[in-house]
Amino acid sequence: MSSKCNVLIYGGGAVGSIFGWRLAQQSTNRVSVVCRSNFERVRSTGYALKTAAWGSGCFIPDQVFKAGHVRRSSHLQSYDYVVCSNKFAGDLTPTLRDLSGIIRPTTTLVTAQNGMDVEVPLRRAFPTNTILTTICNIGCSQILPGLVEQTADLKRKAFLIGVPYHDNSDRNAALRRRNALAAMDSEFDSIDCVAEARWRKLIFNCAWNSTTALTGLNTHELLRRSGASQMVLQLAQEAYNVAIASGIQLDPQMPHETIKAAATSAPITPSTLQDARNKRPMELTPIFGYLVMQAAKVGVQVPCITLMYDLLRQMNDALVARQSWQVPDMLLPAVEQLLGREQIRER
Ligand SMILES: NC(=O)C1=CN([C@@H]2O[C@H](COP(=O)(O)OP(=O)(O)OC[C@H]3O[C@@H](n4cnc5c(N)ncnc54)[C@H](OP(=O)(O)O)[C@@H]3O)[C@@H](O)[C@H]2O)C=CC1
Ligand SMILES: CC(C)(CO)C(=O)C(=O)O
Repeated sequence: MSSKCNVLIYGGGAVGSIFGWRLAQQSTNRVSVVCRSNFERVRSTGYALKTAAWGSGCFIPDQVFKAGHVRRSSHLQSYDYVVCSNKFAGDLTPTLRDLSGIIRPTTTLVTAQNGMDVEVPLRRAFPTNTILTTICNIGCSQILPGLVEQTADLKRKAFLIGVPYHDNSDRNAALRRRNALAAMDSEFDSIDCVAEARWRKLIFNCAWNSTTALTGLNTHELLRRSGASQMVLQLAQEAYNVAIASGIQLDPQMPHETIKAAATSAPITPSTLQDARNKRPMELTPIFGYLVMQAAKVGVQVPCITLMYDLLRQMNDALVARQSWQVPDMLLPAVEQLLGREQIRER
């Protein structure tokens, strides 16, 4: 790696912008970002961030690319780290196509996404590259394009970085890159036991992301409803049972800790609830799909998780169907005249 470190954040939303902002504090780092809906705003004014963990600041990326056009616009760049903080939902082909134009043999890929096995599509597409995984322990959201807020943390370091696979041809190189990345911010840390940390996070996401998305309530609002904490606890317990049957060692108090962590932190609006509110596709497969599949594999009953997954999929189908209803630009004036401007906007 040269003395300058080139980083590309793929998915410049809440998590990606915070991660990129922290890396950009190092004068030897050059941090660029790939954006989608917020591209124009970030390209013109960058990000403004307000965080509980690091205070407030702004982040002007070195370069800002538009998702789908990275290959064409960045042909001269060579990145040391590419951080994937896009959502793990829907068709990942356009993302992998974008990445295939810029990943070099020396590029380290870093996933910063929720769920289990989110590294698998990257491993398939880039079989010889080093892949690192990041567990994100913060609650954050992009409240307006380019305006990001982090209000909650889960009492650990914000970003835990580990090496997910033991089949990597050069594990020492992977560990060096993990350590180099983890040393870039005081709220970043290296972890050795990735599986355990992933399961802890999966249990939290299973219990809270489902119940908040389905009810439309944040963690504290939900806890005030009668019966809600039992439901959240039941989900955490089922996910915990799957983890134990899969050979993961966790504290038996973990399901109760899942409730306590949310009760004692600031109110959290989990990313799945944010997606539901913003009518965006939700990340269901890497959290609930994985758990249901793994439960069947290890012979554990997960009735509540199965029900939640089913309800969330129905909700997601409605969100996706709504998204795909788009009036072609050239027909817009005629359709507006027929239906009235407000009805078009409401859709
Ligand atoms: N928010 C949180 O508190 C936490 C989030 N996470 C995880 O971090 C990851 C990122 O979440 P978060 O930052 O909240 O999400 P955001 O929606 O804020 O940001 C995601 C970014 O990626 C872009 N994007 C999404 N899908 C694609 C795609 N298929 N191709 C190209 N760009 C894409 C989005 O564009 P567009 O704006 O157009 O949708 C947006 O710029 C998720 O896996 C989430 O589960 C983990 C812990 C906490
Ligand atoms: C831990 C939590 C709930 C923090 O926001 C999260 O991972 C998410 O939002 O998906």
